[in-house]
Amino acid sequence: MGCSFSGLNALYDSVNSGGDAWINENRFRIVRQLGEGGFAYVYLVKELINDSAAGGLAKKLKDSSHVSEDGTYAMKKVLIQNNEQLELVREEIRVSSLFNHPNLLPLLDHAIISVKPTQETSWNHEAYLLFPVHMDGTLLDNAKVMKTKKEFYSTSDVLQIFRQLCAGLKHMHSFDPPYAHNDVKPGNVLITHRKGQPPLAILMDFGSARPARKQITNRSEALQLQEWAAEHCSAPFRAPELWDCPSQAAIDERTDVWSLGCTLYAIMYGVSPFEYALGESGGSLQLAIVNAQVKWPAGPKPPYPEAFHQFVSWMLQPQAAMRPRIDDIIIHVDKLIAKFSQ
Ligand SMILES: Nc1ncnc2c1ncn2[C@@H]1O[C@H](COP(=O)(O)OP(=O)(O)OP(=O)(O)O)[C@@H](O)[C@H]1O
Repeated sequence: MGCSFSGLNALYDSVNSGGDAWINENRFRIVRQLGEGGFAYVYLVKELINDSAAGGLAKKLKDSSHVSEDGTYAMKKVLIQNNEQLELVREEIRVSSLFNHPNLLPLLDHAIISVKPTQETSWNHEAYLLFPVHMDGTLLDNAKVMKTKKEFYSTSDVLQIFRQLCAGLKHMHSFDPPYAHNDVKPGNVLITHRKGQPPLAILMDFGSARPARKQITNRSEALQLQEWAAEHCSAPFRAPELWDCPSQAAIDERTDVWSLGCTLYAIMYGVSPFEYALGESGGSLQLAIVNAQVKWPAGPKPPYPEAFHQFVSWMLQPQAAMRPRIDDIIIHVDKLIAKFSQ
């Protein structure tokens, strides 16, 4: 993989009109749109292998387990309007290429091309990022469907999905230097349902991932961190120290452990444990978070064991220095799996 911003490695063939797109020497047919983000569109694409291509993507990939049997992939197209956005995409590409773990979505190939803004368009570059496709959507998509059907994940599936997220995050937190994902949430977890096995869970979107450890030494640095977090870390899953950062603070990868606690709650109940504050008149998400005021489902018979609620509360420790680390979380989830999964 090499960044092809300056060269002609990436040819572009009008994705907007439903045409084909080239990423470096490989050509893909746009099948349909799968989703969209801020300045990005994600498409289901199918590789078109032609005789003159040097064996297509399969030949290029170092890890053959990433080769799609039917040639389908997910292609993210990012519209870039200025240098700041260009740097962010380059950083996303750099960070995505660092990790190699079965529970972290790998970046298979990428290209950045320059385009001429027109009367209707304001962007001057486009980035194309190619990933394995997971057709069952994200935990968030699944939560919406399950809510309408009044369904819940089984106790065992909750633990197995969560355990896989922990494995992916441990890989990032053990990196040298440790990386924080910074945006762990159901919308960034791809789910694949499997027959006779728990769902496969894969953490994606490394656009906010950064080296985790920062020493904050004055007010200005604290405010800068808060500003960065407001842009990059989704509010209902954002750790207290990123809302209200002290002037002297040691920030580390345990910001992700907070988000992981919120995500475990969301695997069970479909939303962040603090989202209720948004629906209350005069309610404040920030206050609910910094005070760790979780709202548990009402009713005498919660669908999950009390031990799961205690586990969430353990991760939602507002003081970062007292919060468990990913290794502690893994030891605990393995104990729960031994106890609650057959
Ligand atoms: N590999 C994939 N397989 C299947 N669907 C995907 C894949 N990657 C992304 N999607 C779909 O596209 C949507 C947007 O993708 P992604 O989160 O990467 O974009 P984004 O611009 O970073 O979004 P956000 O602004 O929410 O962070 C996802 O919510 C998901 O529905």
